[in-house]
Amino acid sequence: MFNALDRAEHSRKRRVVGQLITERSMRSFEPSMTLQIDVFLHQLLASSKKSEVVNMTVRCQRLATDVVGLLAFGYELNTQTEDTNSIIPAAMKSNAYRIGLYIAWPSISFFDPVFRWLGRKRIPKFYQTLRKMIGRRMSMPKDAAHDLYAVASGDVTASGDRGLQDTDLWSEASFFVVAGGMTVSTLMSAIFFYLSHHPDVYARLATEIRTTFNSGRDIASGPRLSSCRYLRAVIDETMRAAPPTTATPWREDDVYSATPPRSEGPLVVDGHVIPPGTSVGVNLYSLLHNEALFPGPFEFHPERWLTIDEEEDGAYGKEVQATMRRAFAPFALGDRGCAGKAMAYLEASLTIAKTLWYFDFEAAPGKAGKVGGGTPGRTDGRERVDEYQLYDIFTADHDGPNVVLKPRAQFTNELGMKSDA
Ligand code: HEM
Repeated sequence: MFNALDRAEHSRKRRVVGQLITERSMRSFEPSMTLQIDVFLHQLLASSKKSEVVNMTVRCQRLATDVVGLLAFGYELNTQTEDTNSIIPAAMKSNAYRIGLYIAWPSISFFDPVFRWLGRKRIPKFYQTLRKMIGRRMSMPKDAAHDLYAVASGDVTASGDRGLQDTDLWSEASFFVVAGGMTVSTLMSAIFFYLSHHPDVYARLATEIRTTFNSGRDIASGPRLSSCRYLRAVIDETMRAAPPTTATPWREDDVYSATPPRSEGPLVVDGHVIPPGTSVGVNLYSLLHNEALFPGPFEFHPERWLTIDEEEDGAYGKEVQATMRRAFAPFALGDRGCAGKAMAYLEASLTIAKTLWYFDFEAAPGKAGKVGGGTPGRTDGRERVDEYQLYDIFTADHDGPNVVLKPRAQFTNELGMKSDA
């Protein structure tokens, strides 16, 4: 769907695939997601018992890969607990790197055979794993899992659309792993970074979670989770400060659409007529750090997303808030904007809320605790120590934060494990 130039073809695929990531569909998928988050929490507990420094990029990447593997392929990748399928996140990262490079610099795709040759050891292993996942899934009944195969394969779907044929289906499933795995893992890693660098934000969020729920098991989608306004503000402020999609979402006139509906008249941006074949785009990082739209763009300030009634000091007036909301586009906008918003909010909300329920955490002592932030003295925009550093690989590459966790001893029994703390 992502690379379908034809409008009608794109919207057909989006309707078929999109059924899997609606809010309603997420309610059916939530138990599978929660089981993976439980594994994540168990791993954190094991590390905390050994007083280990935990790199949250690594942990969040594995969690998000396992969750999206279940959603896309109905397959338990188990990267959180085993090394067998660790090729998947690694291959997805190099794939994203290649795509990002070609998006930014299309003519370099001429060298694609060279890049593929460089990855010659990894690529066959990746396709082998992919074939294994597809073979396993196709040997199971269609409704054996709540995944893309169940929702979008063959036949005619619930919305009356022809479903996807096998090749298309599995390439959409692979795209999901990048689109839905790497992005959510960046979002969660960045939230851990900002929480461990802002004790005031951490304290306010921890209080909200710990006073809203009665147990960690209660943390699930529904009115109580939706009432956690500060949690949502932290998630939104993190996506503003560190947008998980680093590539510019380029757009161009839809003359490539073989079939109607095409846009009427030329593409006009801000009064300029854009000739067919010319790409236009605004990088999301630039948009979300534009001082004219977001006051104090380099400050991490979740309160900016609370309404005046929720926020006593009323730091921003209604007009400023309305402008910020209009310009807040980490998922891009329009009919090519992100299809997986509901999943991103659910996975990040559950993971962060449950981690704060069961643990206290802080940045690791010394140098390790600085990983993920900028470096003082640099002059290329990477000097802000409190800004989570992202590297453009279409989605985002990053490292850290490194944190140390302390179980909240009275609650870890709920996880089915005893804490020695
Ligand atoms: C924080 C998490 C996420 C962010 C920030 C994000 C951001 C984006 C952005 C900016 C685009 C538009 C790209 C472009 O137009 O060039 C996009 C597209 C897309 N995203 Fe997400 N995304 C996230 C999570 C997810 C998840 C969890 C899924 C599903 C598993 C998903 C599925 C998709 C799909 C299928 C598209 C292509 C839509 C189309 O072409 O119609 N995303 N995302």
